[in-house]
Amino acid sequence: MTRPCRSVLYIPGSKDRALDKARGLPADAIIFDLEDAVAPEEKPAARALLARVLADYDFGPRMRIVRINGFDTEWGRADAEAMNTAIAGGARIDAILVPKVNHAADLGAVADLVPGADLWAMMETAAGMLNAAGIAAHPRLKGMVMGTNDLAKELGSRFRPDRLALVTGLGLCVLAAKAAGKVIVDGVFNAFKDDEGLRAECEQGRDMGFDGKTLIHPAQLAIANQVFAPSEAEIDLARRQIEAFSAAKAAGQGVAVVDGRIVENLHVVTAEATLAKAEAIAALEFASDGV
Ligand SMILES: CC(C)(COP(=O)(O)OP(=O)(O)OC[C@H]1O[C@@H](n2cnc3c(N)ncnc32)[C@H](O)[C@@H]1OP(=O)(O)O)[C@@H](O)C(=O)NCCC(=O)NCCSC(=O)C[C@H](O)C(=O)O
Ligand SMILES: [Mg+2]
Repeated sequence: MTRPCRSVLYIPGSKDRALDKARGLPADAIIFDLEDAVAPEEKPAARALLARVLADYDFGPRMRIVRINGFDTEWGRADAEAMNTAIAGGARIDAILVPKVNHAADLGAVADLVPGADLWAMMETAAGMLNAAGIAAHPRLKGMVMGTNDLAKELGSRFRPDRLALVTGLGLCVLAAKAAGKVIVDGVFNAFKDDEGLRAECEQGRDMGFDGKTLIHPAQLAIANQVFAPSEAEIDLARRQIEAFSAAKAAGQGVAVVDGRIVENLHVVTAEATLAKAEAIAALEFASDGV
């Protein structure tokens, strides 16, 4: 992983106060939303506001992702064209997030219209789950975001804390992203005042292999940042595994034992990734706030 993606905050592209506030929030990435968070009558104004904000505001190390509307709506193509014009005019946009991607071919038109940004895909349809490997393999795609609300809507499933109905899709998308070496971020937790529920869902996503979680409110940032960062115990274990394996290798052995568990070369790769992630998080300019 090159950049931490523990916390990925949606901000409605129409809310100038929230856009301003985001410059000081400890989010690893921001999704500037033109899709579901913006009412139809506000979309043209939000598009213009976002183009200006992304040219004028300094969001520091936070990744800037713009979610456009689908190309099957009256706004999608104009969103992509406006973001391409904004980039040409100096706006910094790291990626365009395409909603409701069903097949890799759905990314083609956006790739052509916005050559200066990476692509990310919303994974939120039944077809998208079944075609996840092809979508992840698209050469311009750098990241995937679970859209668990839309997925649940299409499945007709009910909310359960264990996300039983969604687990197959979540797993398919994690497999696809990892096979293609792409970032993958879990869906939102709608009950933004329920810290305990959010923590449990973050832990489930982390344990499945997600890199982070999408969020809808600033109050959710601290929990996601904590859960998706290596803990002190994990950092300590990683250091000890690397040391022990190095000593074993020097003694002509291929296996070390730490805390009663074997350590082989593959565990050292994981340990090194843990330390690299911790260093990348520490390097973020807002990390010193302790969030
Ligand atoms: C959920 C909210 C509507 C709540 O808004 P509000 O009642 O105004 O919250 P607060 O009064 O507690 O806000 C306190 C301050 O925080 C700022 N704020 C709120 N939300 C954000 C945010 N997302 N980013 C930045 N700043 C934010 C407020 O401006 C207040 O600031 P101040 O006035 O200075 O005190 C609201 O949080 C919200 O609109 N959230 C985003 C909703 C959204 O983006 N939804 C779409 C994405 S989720 C999705 O589409 C799912 C996916 O596609 C799927 O299928 O699953
Ligand atoms: Mg959605």
